[in-house]
Amino acid sequence: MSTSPTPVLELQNVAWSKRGHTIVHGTSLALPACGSVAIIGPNGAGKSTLLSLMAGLHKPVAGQVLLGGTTMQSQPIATRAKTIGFMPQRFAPHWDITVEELLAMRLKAACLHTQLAPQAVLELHGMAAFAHARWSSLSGGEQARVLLCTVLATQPPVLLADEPGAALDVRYRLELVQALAQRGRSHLVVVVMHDLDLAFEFFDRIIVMNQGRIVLDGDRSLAMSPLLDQHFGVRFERINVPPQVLLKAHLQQPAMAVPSFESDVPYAD
Ligand SMILES: Nc1ncnc2c1ncn2[C@@H]1O[C@H](COP(=O)(O)OP(=O)(O)OP(=O)(O)O)[C@@H](O)[C@H]1O
Repeated sequence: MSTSPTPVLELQNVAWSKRGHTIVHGTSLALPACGSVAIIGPNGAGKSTLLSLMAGLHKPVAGQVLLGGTTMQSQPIATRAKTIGFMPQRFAPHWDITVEELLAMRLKAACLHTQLAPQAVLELHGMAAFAHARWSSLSGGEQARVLLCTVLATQPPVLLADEPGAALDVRYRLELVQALAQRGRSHLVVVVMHDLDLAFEFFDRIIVMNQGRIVLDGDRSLAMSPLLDQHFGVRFERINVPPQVLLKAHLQQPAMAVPSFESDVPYAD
């Protein structure tokens, strides 16, 4: 990771709550201009909320988010759109537009529509065949790939992605994670993800969230920390596959009862 004196993105004691319920407790974090960061943690830990705060999509109830040393809220939307590429966990356009139209809208939002043609961007990302496809006609994995392509189209210095690989098959997920980690060598890339092995294999920095707080923050050696088991509520078996340690999770308590379907359900012949 770079040791840039001014972080490109900084959270200073940022908190967020909804209807009196605190979802992210006072959190401070400094992210340099370069590096790949994975945010992991159990369901409901506050990972997506933290990412939305970083993207300026949620206004903190306390503290502040700085983008390039200036408060996020004081920066024009166009500046934010140019600086931050945000890939949400779920996305559905208001109208069933085509991939090309979606891309044109993204380029326009970042004021880059005069410089880049949507078709050229799609070709660059190997997605030209989808140009005229309507959003609703795409599979979940295709939607994720198109979305990432629209986000990367503007070459944002900061890329924030919320579970971008969730709907992808094993090959595309690996390609995507590798591409994001590679991008982290020259830009800031922050990815919320559930695949711990991919996070520890490819990312420079791993941030673990639990109950609205950052509870661990370090490099891939965190895979060995017994605190990881505690925060995920499982026992991890560590399988040494040099240079990596793979994590195989075991339930600490008897597994949840699953209804049995054998017995008395009559099958019609
Ligand atoms: N707009 C909201 N209104 C009320 N509660 C919310 C809102 N957004 C998030 N929450 C709650 O805050 C908690 C954290 O949500 P968040 O989506 O940030 O978790 P997460 O770590 O990303 O979870 P997951 O891994 O399941 O995606 C959850 O309990 C969620 O229900």
